Amino acid sequence: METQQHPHHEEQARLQHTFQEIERQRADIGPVYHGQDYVEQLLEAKREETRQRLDLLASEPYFGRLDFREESKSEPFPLYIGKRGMDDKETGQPYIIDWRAPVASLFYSFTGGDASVTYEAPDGTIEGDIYLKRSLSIRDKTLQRVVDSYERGGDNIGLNDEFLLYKLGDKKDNRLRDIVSTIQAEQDLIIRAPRYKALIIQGAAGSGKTTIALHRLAFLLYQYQQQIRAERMIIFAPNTMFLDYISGVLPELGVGNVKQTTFAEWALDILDGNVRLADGTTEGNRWFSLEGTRPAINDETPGRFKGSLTFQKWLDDQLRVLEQNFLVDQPFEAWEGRVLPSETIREWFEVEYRHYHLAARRERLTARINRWLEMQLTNIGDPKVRKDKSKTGKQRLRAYMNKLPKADALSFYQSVFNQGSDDFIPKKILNETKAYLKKGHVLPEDLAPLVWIHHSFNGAEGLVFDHVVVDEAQDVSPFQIALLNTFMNEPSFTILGDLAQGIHAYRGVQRWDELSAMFDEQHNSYHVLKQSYRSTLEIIEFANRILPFTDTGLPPAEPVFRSGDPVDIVPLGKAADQLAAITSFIRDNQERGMRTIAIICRTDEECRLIHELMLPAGIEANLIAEGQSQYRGGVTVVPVYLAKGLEFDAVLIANANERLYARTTQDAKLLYVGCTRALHRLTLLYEGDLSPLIG
Ligand SMILES: Nc1ncnc2c1ncn2[C@@H]1O[C@H](COP(=O)(O)OP(=O)(O)OP(=O)(O)O)[C@@H](O)[C@H]1O
Repeated sequence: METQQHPHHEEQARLQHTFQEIERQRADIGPVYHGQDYVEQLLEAKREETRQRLDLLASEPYFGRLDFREESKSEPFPLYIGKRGMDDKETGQPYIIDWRAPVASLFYSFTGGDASVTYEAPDGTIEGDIYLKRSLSIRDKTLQRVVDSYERGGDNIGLNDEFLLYKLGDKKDNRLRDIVSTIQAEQDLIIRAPRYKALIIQGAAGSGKTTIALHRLAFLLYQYQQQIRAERMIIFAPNTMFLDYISGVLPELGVGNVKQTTFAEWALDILDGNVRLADGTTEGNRWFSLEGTRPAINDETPGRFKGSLTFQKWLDDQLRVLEQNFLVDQPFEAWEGRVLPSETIREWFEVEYRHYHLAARRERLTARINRWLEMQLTNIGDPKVRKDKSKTGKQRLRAYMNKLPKADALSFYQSVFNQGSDDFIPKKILNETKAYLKKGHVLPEDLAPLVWIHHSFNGAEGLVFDHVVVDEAQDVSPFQIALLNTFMNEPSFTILGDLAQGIHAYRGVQRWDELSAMFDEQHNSYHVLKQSYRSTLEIIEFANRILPFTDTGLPPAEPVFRSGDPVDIVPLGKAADQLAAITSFIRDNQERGMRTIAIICRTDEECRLIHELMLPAGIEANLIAEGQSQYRGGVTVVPVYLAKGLEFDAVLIANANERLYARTTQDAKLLYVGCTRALHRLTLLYEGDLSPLIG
C-alpha cells in the first residue's frame, strides 16, 4: 500500500529553522586557524570536528520525529532524530538528537500501541508515552516525504512499514548505505547490545547483517567514547572488493579510522613479510571449478583441520615442548678454560627472564652471555691476546646460540611438520604442507596457526582490539576467532554470518556452537535474524525453496511485504540463445531504471567466456575475478562465489542447469547465494536440464 503524503507545513517550517540554526552555528565557529600555536591547533581540531558534524547535518539534518511525554511532564516534546546531534545554542536544549543517544532508542524499539514505554538513560529508567512517530525524508535540503507511522489515539493500521518499503524500493549504486532512518527493532537490539559480549548472529540473506555490524561500531564509539577508540576497532571481511563495497557506510555515520581488512592481509602484515602465500591456490581454482571431482569436506579437509581448536591445542603442546627443551645442556666455553656453566644459563633463561615472551628471552640471553664474555675479556691485559679471545668468544657464542631453536613462527611451523606428528596430522595434510613449506610457501589455512605461534613468541606487540567485527563468519575457523580473542582484554565481538551461505565449508564452521563454545555463558549471546530486507517477496520465496537443499536446517527467510515481478526461469534452445537472452535482460532492466545488474556465473571460466562474448555484442560490463579490489557497479559479470555479500538491482543466473548446480549441499549454497543477491528482479537461464535444486 503506497499512500503519497504531502510534506507538512509544520515540518517545512521546522526544517527552515534548522538550516538557519546550522548556518548560525557554523558562522560562529570562525575562520580556520593556520598558525603554529599548539593549543590553538588542538582547539582548531575540535572546531574542525564541529564543522564536519554541522556539514553532515546540513545535508540531512534528521530523519525522524518522536513526540514523547516523560512521565513527570504534562506535555509531549518533539524529539528530532538525526545522524548526529546538535543543541540549540541559546537554550542549550537538544535540538537534534543523535540516533545513538539512549532516548533515540525509543524511535526504533517502538512499534505501536498506546501503552507506556521506557528507555535506559545513564541515570536510570525513564518512562513515558509516545504521541507521534514520524519519518521524514530530506534529500538535497528538501523535505520530500513525511510518513506518520503512529499517532496516539489514531487507528495506526498498515502504516508502520510504509517508510521502510519506500526506502527498500530504491535502486542501488556501487556502495552499501546506512539505514539509520529505518533500523528495525530486532536489528536495534543487536546494534545497542552491551560491549563485552561475543555476539553471534545467524541472519538470513539480506537481513542486514553487514549493515548492522557497521552501525554497531558507530554506536559503541558513541556509547563508550571514553573507553573505546576507533583505531582499536577492526572489521574482517571476506575480500578487498567487499571492503570497497562497504567502505562508504562508516564515513556516512561520521566514523573514521576503523581498520577494515581481510584476515589474510592482517595476518601477513603481522608476520611482517616473512611468509608468502603459495601461488595458484586461489579458491576459484581449488574449490569452485568443475574440473575433476570436487573434494569432499570433512574434519580432515586441510582448512577444517588446521582451523580447529584441536589443532590449536596440539600446537600449544608443541610450543610447550619447545620451551621446555629450548636450552642445550652444555656450558658455554668462550675459549679454552673460560666456561659459563649451563646451570647459570638456565637460571637466567628460566628464572630471571621467565616473564618475557620466548623471542625476547632468547634475545636477552644472547645479550647476557655477551656481557659475561665482555667481562671475561676485561681481565686479559695483553691487547693482542684479548683481540684473539674476543674473536673466538664471539664466534663460539654465535655457534652456541645457533644450537638453540629460532623463535620464529615459520621456522617453528616448518619444524613441527618436518618432525612428523605421531599420526596426529593426517598424512595427506602433512605431506602437502611439507611440500609447500619446503618451497617457502604457505596456504591460507596456515595463517592463523602462524600468527598464533608468532603471538606465543612475541606477545601482542602492543596490538589491542577494543572491538572486532567478523563478517561472513560462517567462513572463518574457530582457530581464527580464538586467535583474535587473544588481542582483547575481554571478548568484544560482533560475529555475523549465514550458514546457508557457507560456501567455504572447507574452512568455515558448520554450526555456530563451534565458535560460541569458546566463550563463557555471560560473554556469549546468540541471535537469529529471519526477516530479510533486500529482495522482493517473490525472490525471497523462490530462494526459500532452495534453502532445504543446503542441509542447514535453517528456517526460511521472512520477506517484508514488498512485491515485485515474478522470478523468470528461461530455457535456452541452443548455446547462441544465451547471449541474446543476456543482452535482452540487460537492456530491459536498464530501461526499467535498474542501476546495478549482475550476470552471475558458476565458475571463473564461465564468466570469462560470457564476458568475451558480451564485448563484441556492444555490452560493456565489469568482469570480476579473485583478487579484485574495486566494485564499480553498473553491469557486472561475476562468479557466484565472489558475489557473496554484494547485491544488485537485477540478477541473471547465467546457467542454472543440472550440471552446474547439482543436488549437493555445496551447489545448493552457491545457488542460494546467487539468487539472494537480487533486490528487484531475478531471472535464471538454463541449458539442458534445469537444476534439481529448483524443482
Ligand atoms: N532496516 C533496514 N532498513 C532499510 N534497508 C535495510 C534494513 N536492513 C537491511 N536493509 C538493506 O538490506 C540489504 C541487505 O543488507 P546487508 O547486505 O547488510 O545484509 P546481509 O544480511 O549482510 O546480507 P547477505 O548475508 O545476504 O550478504 C541492504 O541493501 C540494506 O541496506
